[in-house]
Formats: sequence, C-alpha cells, structure tokens
Amino acid sequence: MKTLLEKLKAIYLNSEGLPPDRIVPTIGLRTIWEKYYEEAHAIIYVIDASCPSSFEDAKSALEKVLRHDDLRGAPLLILANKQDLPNAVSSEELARYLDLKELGERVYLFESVSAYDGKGIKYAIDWLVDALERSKRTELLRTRAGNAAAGSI
Ligand SMILES: Nc1nc2c(ncn2[C@@H]2O[C@H](COP(=O)(O)OP(=O)(O)OP(=O)(O)O)[C@@H](O)[C@H]2O)c(=O)[nH]1
Repeated sequence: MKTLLEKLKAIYLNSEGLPPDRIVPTIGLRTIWEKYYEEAHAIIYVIDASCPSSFEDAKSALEKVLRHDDLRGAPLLILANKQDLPNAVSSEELARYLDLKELGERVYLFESVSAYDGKGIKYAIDWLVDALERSKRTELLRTRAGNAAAGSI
C-alpha cells in the first residue's frame, strides 16, 4: 500500500514520490484498522496478485472487513497489484479466486494495477472518485463532519 500511495502522490500531485527502495515496511498495522472504519469513505484493498499462496488469507481478512458494521455502504476498490511481474494474475482471475459472497449491494471494482509502473491506477482512482460522488455514505459522513464543525464554533 505504501508503494501505491507514493505512486498516487506522483500521479495526482505531480510530485516525485519516494522510490520503492526508500519505502520501509510497516509492522503490525492490521490491529488498528478498525479504529478508522467509522470515518472511512471507501475501502481500498490491495492484494499482491503475484502471490497466489496469499489469496486465502487476503480473502478471509477482506471478508472480515466487509462484515464490519462500521463500513456499511462504503464503496470497495480491490487492486490486483504487481502487474509488472510476469506471474501476476489479472483482476478477473483474482475476483474468481476470492469469490466474495459478502458483496451484497456494495458498489465495487476489481482492477489490475502496478504501483511500480502506474498501470491501471488512474482508472481505478477515477472510478472511486465517481463512486464517492454518488455514495450515500459519503453524503452522511460529510453532513456529520459539517455538524461537528458547526458544534465546535
Ligand atoms: N514488483 C512490484 N513490487 C511491488 C509493487 N508494489 C509494491 N511492491 C513491493 O512489495 C513490497 C511491499 O510493498 P509495500 O508498499 O511496502 O506494501 P505494504 O502492504 O505497505 O507492505 P508492508 O508495509 O510491508 O505491510 C515492497 O518490497 C515493494 O517494493 C508493484 O506494483 N510491483
């Protein structure tokens, strides 16, 4: 995700972004995910598409995220990352592997991307921006944020 965020900065802010070899690994972030759910407008779930042995874990972690009440109605973008690697599976294949049953009415997209060469990222983020513009959840979060700001004056 960090490599991807640097690429996003590079694409959307026209800045350089850290090169991949300057990005250090995060340790133990998963335990604090839930603290952010309530305020999240969307879910971006990044999967290493070059590593099928990790798909089962990725699937159960994502299913748990999708079951969480605090994320109800949040648009879901699932990124099949590392498409620059020859063994990476496509977003369609990944969708078949994951076979998510918890999608319900949720707006979602599986997209093939590479945080290294930038493939697919603009398309995916443009899709997300559009989904957010139509999202009831975003409307609700904005109203809530507005009320909180008004209350603090
Ligand atoms: N080939 C390739 N490698 C990538 C890509 N994106 C990330 N990586 C590499 O995958 C490893 C993990 O990337 P991170 O961006 O740190 O991913 P993360 O999920 O934040 O990882 P942690 O912080 O370690 O949990 C790093 O060695 C990256 O250089 C990609 O699109 N292509």
